[in-house]
Amino acid sequence: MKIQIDDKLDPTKPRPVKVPRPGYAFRDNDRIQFDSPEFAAMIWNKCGLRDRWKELWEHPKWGLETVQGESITSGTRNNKRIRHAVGLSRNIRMYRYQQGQSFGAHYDESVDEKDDEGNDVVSEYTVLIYLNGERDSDLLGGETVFYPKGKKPIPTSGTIPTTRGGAKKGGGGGGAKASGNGNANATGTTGTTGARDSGPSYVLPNGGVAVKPERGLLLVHKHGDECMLHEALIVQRGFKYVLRTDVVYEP
Ligand SMILES: O=C(O)CCC(=O)C(=O)O
Ligand SMILES: [Fe+2]
Repeated sequence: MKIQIDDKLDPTKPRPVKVPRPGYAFRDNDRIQFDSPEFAAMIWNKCGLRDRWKELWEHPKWGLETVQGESITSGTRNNKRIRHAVGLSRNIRMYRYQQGQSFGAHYDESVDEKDDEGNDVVSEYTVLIYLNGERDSDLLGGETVFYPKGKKPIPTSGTIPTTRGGAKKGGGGGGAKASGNGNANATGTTGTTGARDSGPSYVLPNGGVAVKPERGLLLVHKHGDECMLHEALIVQRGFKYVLRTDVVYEP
């Protein structure tokens, strides 16, 4: 099923704060989409993602990879079959967020598609590659925020704050604490204190785990039934560029 987009909402007006039903999301970012198995294969094979995936997700002892559709989060991995990713989805999306633009809270859905040989595959993880960040551009804001169960986005008005990291109505990132662990994986962040600028992820006062865009930083999260509620906060200044694809598996 496709995500239904409501592009008509005005980003300068308060956004809906209700936790969305799966399949629905507000967003007003600019975006292009193209199908390119070559581009997908290039990122998977040549940018080191395939090797990292094998190392982290498919390791026989401590890999996080799913077994027959279920995440291995506890218990023994003995006698469990590690599933191997086929690669990246050919469905490449490029986002540009301008000042004031955002992608409201939503869940990413798993999608059935075909690989190069026409075999059925299913997407299981979202891959986001940030193409710029605050260090190498004018960007301020635009964090991707993940909400653990029971935590919700806070209301935002779209107001652009004047002070960096200060209290603000829009964006919801004010007064954020950093995890300081340099781990862009939302599930790996435990909420220790630190400055907003000390790492790519930190915990917001509302319990959301924010990942700050950084050029070349790759963020992966499970989608489909196990997707965490997440959103991209309002860009407060400059532009945010992101590339999106998915990791696909045999069904
Ligand atoms: O742009 C972002 O930070 C998040 C994008 C996103 O959630 C999506 O593509 O589903
Ligand atoms: Fe998403």
